[in-house]
Amino acid sequence: MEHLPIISLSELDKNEVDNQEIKRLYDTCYECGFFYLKDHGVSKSSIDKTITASRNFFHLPEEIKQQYGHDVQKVYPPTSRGYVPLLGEYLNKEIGFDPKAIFDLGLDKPLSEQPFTGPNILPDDNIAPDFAESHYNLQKEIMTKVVPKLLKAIAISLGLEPTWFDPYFDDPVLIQRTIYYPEKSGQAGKHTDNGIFTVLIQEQLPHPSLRVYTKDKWIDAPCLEDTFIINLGDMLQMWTNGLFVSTPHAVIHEYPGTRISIPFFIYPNIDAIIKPFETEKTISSKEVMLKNFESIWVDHKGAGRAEELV
Ligand SMILES: O=C(O)CCC(=O)C(=O)O
Ligand SMILES: [Fe+2]
Repeated sequence: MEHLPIISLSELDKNEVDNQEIKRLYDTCYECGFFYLKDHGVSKSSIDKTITASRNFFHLPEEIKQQYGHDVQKVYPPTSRGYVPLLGEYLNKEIGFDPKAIFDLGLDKPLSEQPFTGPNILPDDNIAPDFAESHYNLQKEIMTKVVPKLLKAIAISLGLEPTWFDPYFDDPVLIQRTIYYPEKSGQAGKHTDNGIFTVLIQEQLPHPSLRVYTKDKWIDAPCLEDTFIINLGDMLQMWTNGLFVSTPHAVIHEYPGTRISIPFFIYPNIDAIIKPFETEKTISSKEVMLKNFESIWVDHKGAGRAEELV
């Protein structure tokens, strides 16, 4: 494979017997778990505004950004929300701390006993104009226009009822992230994503920075206009008992100019219990998430299946 496949969300969503795009989705999820999504219906202005507001935030003085750091978060674990400066996240021990800065948010909810659930602490417009509004607008579009349709298409591709995933996603967990790569920042560690799937918005730049490790070789995933990247995560790989794959990837940003990327990590309801196909096993989504966060932020063993990939 030289290039990642391009799949159309509007084609996936067509209610047809024998929908060929659904077949392509199945083949892609089975073979590499990484693809471009076009015809997604998310407005370009929502994306552009979020990228601009993010870049402006990351260019603020460090002492201002630190006011939104892990130590002021209300949600547990505090490492799931807020600002992280350069060299904060540890994805893979070959690289160590990644040369990128991060801002994480989620669905804004009242504080709860459950992990990964509660309010966001975001800079207001006086500090970072349009940061909160652009992020929430984009969040709404991704969570209403993209996620339900993809879940439905994945279910159909697996020969399940279109609504099969619905009970597991009526109150899903979202980690919405904005990443800032300084110019020529170098390499961020090879890892897999831990959730069900990731909707990744890459800033439209002339050079490829994202790389995908599939079939024993690296391929570039350059930005294609008006597309997102979708990559399957470990939880969907577990759920399908290895049928659909969660594929390692890394970022090498060697170019002049900064880079913004905006991944949405999609997880099921926090209390979801997953039963991998054709097994008697049960897996708690909450436990998988907590373990992954501990591995990244406490034990420094890396993200997703990073340890076994080294
Ligand atoms: O910045 C990117 O393009 C990818 C980031 C990524 O893989 C991640 O945050 O999990
Ligand atoms: Fe990733």
